[in-house]
Amino acid sequence: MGRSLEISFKDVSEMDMTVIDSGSLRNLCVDILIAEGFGQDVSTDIVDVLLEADLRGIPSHGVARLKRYIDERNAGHIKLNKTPSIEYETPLSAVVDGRGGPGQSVSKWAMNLAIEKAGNNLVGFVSVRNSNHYGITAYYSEMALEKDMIGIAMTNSYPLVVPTFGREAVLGTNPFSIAIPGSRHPFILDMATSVVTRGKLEVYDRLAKVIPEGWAVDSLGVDTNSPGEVLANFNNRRPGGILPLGGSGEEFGGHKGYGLSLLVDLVSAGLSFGSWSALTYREGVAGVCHFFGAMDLKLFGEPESMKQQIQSIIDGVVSSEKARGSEKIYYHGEKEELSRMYSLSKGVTLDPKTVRNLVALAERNNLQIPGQLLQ
Ligand SMILES: NC(=O)c1ccc[n+]([C@@H]2O[C@H](COP(=O)([O-])OP(=O)(O)OC[C@H]3O[C@@H](n4cnc5c(N)ncnc54)[C@H](O)[C@@H]3O)[C@@H](O)[C@H]2O)c1
Ligand SMILES: O=C(O)C[C@H](O)C(=O)O
Repeated sequence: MGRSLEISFKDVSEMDMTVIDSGSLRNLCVDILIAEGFGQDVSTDIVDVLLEADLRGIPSHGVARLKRYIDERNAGHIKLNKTPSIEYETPLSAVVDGRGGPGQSVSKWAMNLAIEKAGNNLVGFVSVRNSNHYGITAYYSEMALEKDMIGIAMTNSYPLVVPTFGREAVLGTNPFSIAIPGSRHPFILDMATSVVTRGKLEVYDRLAKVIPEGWAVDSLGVDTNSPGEVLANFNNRRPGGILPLGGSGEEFGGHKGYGLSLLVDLVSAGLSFGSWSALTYREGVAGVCHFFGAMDLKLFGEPESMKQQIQSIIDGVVSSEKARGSEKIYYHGEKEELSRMYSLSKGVTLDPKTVRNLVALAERNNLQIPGQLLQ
């Protein structure tokens, strides 16, 4: 069972939720973007990443955000028919200008460049400026796994996170992902450097749920239970925002989450000479920055035995003693894998507002609506 069902949707009765097979959902979303003028390749790139999020039980970054990309194209942030360009290059590295292209297309291209460089020289690192929101980070880090490489991906974002002791959101939710191949399964850490993502606030808002204290602060820097208030403050560029991983102040390590978030901005925007989070989405330019890396296991020895060594470490951790009341210790990436298998066989679960929004997009483009969305 995926996280979407366990966590985000737990207070909604199953009667309210819609389940749709992933193939029909994919076709509908691609058709909507094509009808909205995105072109076949870009539409496929965007929907692939969104649908992967829903399949993995990450509704915060799934097809509920289809309209966001249409709006960002209409606002001039996402520029179509622009291809990324290499602005600086060494055999091991490159600085890429995304030229305002869709984040998903730019990022696949840039991660492939990092993997190609690692194929030639064992490591490859690519920083990207002037791109757009790219969705879930593990989509890109995982691309390295099939070549027996460690994949690294990170991005900055719209300013959403207040630094420790601050009340102005100047940092992004700035996620990073590291994917390391193992002999049976990989380790895939993919995490925002904030307590939660804006997408999770959007899920709570769609479901009309309050958020727990410790997630976000209002414009005075005080805890709030209202996701709608925090989201409105973002849209109006008022103070307030999401707390860094570890929460408010220093007691539970908020200063470490703040450091991780700043680190992601320094690597993504610093190494690409691009916009740091606070300067993104201004004057018709999104300016989002990413960083991608690939490291061949051959850097350190024979890959097959190294994957066994990595597996034995993960196995050692997850087979350790469980806390009272707990039956299982997960490895990173396991819940997403379980959710993916479940969703591929049973279908993707969508909340009522997401269904209404997809139906509206289909109707305005005179597209046929799958029966599963009309029940
Ligand atoms: N593009 C952007 O600007 C942006 C910004 C922020 C986040 N995101 C994406 O949002 C998604 C969600 O981020 P998040 O921080 O909410 O993730 P999360 O908190 O749900 O999961 C973080 C990591 O913890 C692992 N995990 C979860 N429960 C676990 C457990 N009990 N034991 C061991 N591992 C466990 C997951 O496999 C994952 O690797 C990510 O894909 C991220 O890349 C994107
Ligand atoms: O919403 C964003 O712009 C960033 C990220 O996807 C998030 O949900 O925090």
